Amino acid sequence: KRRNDMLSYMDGPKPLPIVGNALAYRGQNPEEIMNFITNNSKKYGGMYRVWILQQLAVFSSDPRDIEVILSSPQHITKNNLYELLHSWLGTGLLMSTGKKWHSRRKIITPTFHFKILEQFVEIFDQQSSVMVKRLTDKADGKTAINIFPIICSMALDIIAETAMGVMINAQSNPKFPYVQAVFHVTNITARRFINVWHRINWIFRLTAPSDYKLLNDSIKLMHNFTENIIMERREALQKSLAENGKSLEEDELGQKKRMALLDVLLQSTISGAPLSNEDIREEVDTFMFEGHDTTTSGISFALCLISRHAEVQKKIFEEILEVIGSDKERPVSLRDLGELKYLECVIKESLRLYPPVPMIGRYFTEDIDIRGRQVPAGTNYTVGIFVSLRNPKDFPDPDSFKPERFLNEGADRIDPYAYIPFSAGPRNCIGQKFAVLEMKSAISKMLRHYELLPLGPEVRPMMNLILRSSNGNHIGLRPRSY
Ligand code: HEM
Repeated sequence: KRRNDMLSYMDGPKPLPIVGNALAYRGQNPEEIMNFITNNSKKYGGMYRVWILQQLAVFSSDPRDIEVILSSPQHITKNNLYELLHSWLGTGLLMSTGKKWHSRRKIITPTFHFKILEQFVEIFDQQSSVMVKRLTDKADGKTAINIFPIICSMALDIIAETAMGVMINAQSNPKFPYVQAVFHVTNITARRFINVWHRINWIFRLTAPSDYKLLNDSIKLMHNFTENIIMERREALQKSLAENGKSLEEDELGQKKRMALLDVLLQSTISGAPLSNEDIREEVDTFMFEGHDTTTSGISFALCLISRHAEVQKKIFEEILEVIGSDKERPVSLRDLGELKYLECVIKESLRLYPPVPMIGRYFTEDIDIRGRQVPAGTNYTVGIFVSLRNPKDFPDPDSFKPERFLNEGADRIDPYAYIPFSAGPRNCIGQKFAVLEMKSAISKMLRHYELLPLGPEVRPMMNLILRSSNGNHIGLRPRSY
């Protein structure tokens, strides 16, 4: 009653007694739900409320309101959207709050230093070379290829090698148990996200016992896998320090070696104490999740858009020839990728139209003032990233694909709290630079080898754990000869 009274000024669909607005969501599939939310935002404004039984959700898409919340170091507790990930990720960086989040963020931030990213670009390049080779058979200029699973295996190989320092060969050996486990967990969790009843643990266990078992077995397998790797790397570090006083950064000859994110965590301390194996596992698992599904979605949608906009494709290709040259096999460097400015605009525009993380949420533990309006403690605050990214006030002609809006002075006019595919403020995406470099590497590699063709059905975006296309991401490929 308190929350209801406090929000009497706020618009929203009329709630029924007890069930609130729950019935309005009944029968909505994950594609329709995106339109439903967009239409509600148009009807009720940049901030509106919804009741689902006792749960109060405030849905926000106005950059001025979003700025108040995301720029604050206080409002960092995540809302109930994230609970499904808990059994896999524990309270790693994505899920933690309070002091734990602050101290972890501080030690994890340097792991994405450009010196480390520079080494990762080699891995991006090698794994995207494997990806283009895998596509040779299908690149006949007439076959429509669903690119999503192919990109997904590449992204998984990249994140395993960069986060844990191990090659899991998802591209060449998709049956590898760890790879299978990641696929099972992401797919089952995505299905639970859509089926609201399955979000409740005991209902899920009773009504989908085989999925329940597969999920738990897969999580166990992944945890064991990560833990073993952490133990092996810790031993190697201790041995290396004891034998020759060198960290893992250097080999026996004092040469620089490639560090995985895990190695940086092994050498980090909080108030002088090293992180435990379990602390590190939470963080590595968080990278494994956040670092592959999101980039897969981003790359797959971008490739579809490029395949359907010949002018854009031509410009990217010209830029590639200018920056990288015509030798298809030449590895690219961090510097090359930095110079692909037009491709960067294409990626930004693609993430605007199809943001891999379409919504994020916070939970308010105390009453909050948002630009003079009181929002009560106990609110699940949801930022509608995908609604904000198509707001015509900030992005004129919002449904059109126009990379030029991010060129030069156009980019300066964009409100940083309106363009938020990586969120914003102190709790933004820590892997943003990593993600954009991976996207640039994979897309440029693809275009160096193939001309992308507009084949297959158009994408049908749907709200999932991440944004996916319900019918796949199809393109055609024709080998380039130059
Ligand atoms: C296109 C790709 C990506 C997109 C669109 C994306 C988007 C986001 C967004 C919107 C958040 C905020 C989540 C929230 O507030 O709940 C976030 C957080 C995070 N992302 Fe990303 N992400 C991407 C790639 C990556 C990669 C490659 C990594 C790791 C290598 C990564 C690691 C993380 C982590 C650890 C957090 C939690 C940060 C914190 O709470 O302090 N992300 N990401």
